[in-house]
Amino acid sequence: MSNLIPEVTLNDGLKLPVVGLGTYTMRGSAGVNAIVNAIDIGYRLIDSAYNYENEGTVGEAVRRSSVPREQLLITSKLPGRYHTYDKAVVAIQESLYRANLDYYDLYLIHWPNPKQDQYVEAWQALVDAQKWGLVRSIGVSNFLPEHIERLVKETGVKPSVNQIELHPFFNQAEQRQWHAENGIITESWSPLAKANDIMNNEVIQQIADRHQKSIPQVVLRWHYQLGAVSIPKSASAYRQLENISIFDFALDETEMTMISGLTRADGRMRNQDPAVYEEF
Ligand SMILES: NC(=O)C1=CN([C@@H]2O[C@H](COP(=O)(O)OP(=O)(O)OC[C@H]3O[C@@H](n4cnc5c(N)ncnc54)[C@H](OP(=O)(O)O)[C@@H]3O)[C@@H](O)[C@H]2O)C=CC1
Ligand SMILES: O=C(O)C(=O)[C@@H](O)[C@H](O)C(=O)CO
Repeated sequence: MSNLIPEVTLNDGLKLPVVGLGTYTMRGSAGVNAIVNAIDIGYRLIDSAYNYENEGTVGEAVRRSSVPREQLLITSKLPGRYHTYDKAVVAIQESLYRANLDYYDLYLIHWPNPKQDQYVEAWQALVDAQKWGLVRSIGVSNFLPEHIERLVKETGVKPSVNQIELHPFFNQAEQRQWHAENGIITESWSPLAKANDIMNNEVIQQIADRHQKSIPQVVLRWHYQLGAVSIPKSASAYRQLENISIFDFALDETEMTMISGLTRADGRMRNQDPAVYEEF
């Protein structure tokens, strides 16, 4: 689809570019302009969520961009407060109205909220929304293997994607392996760990110097070589281009291990452990 960015094929046949644009906090005219710029320079996958209050911004950028709708892959996510079946069906329709789109390419349950324990109902709504043509591919976000196993057991339908926190400080080795064994694509949120401490990391800087690349480029290349789809957010035209200019070099095994080795037990950005964290 995009001539710049390689693609992966999901278990339902949909192809996703391996780098997309995160949009958390991107809203209004500045948000529209930034997303249009991203599409103009080659981004095709755009990540949004009902709770980001920016589905309208994303939809407007889709209409203003010069790229046909069918070449774009737009994601949104169902909030925790709409997990009952009836509420989920309406929320998916509302997501579409907000964006003024006819369909989403990928729709995810944003968080499992295990204490609330309604995510199987929410999943049934996504399964039906896919049958009705409202969404092309359905997946989850922040789900642990036990949550996904329950979806499959109770509905017979496996998610195409699990979007999880993943960056060098939290490499999710076990969860990624479980996804690979079960044919689910890992999508990395906060892939740059929000570009704070990581920008001063000496290990990654050393590797970046060796390849004459920047720290974000090395980190995004690491995601790609792990087999994960990453969705770095940038509102800057310069940094958007930097973040997709990662396909002309490769990290060797030692470099991959050095970056993965930066992981810490407390490496989550905001201590949002899906086993206990609930978001509505
Ligand atoms: N499913 C979920 O629960 C979650 C999903 N997400 C999704 O993942 C996306 C990405 O995660 P996010 O938390 O935004 O964090 P990221 O790791 O993508 O980092 C974004 C930050 O890094 C800066 N940045 C981006 N590129 C560069 C660069 N090349 N050099 C220096 N700084 C850079 C951005 O600033 P600037 O814009 O100025 O370039 C911004 O401040 C979100 O936008 C959202 O779509 C995020 C959190 C949870
Ligand atoms: O950004 C998202 O997708 C979220 O799920 C939020 O929980 C985000 O991680 C956050 O921390 C908002 O304060």
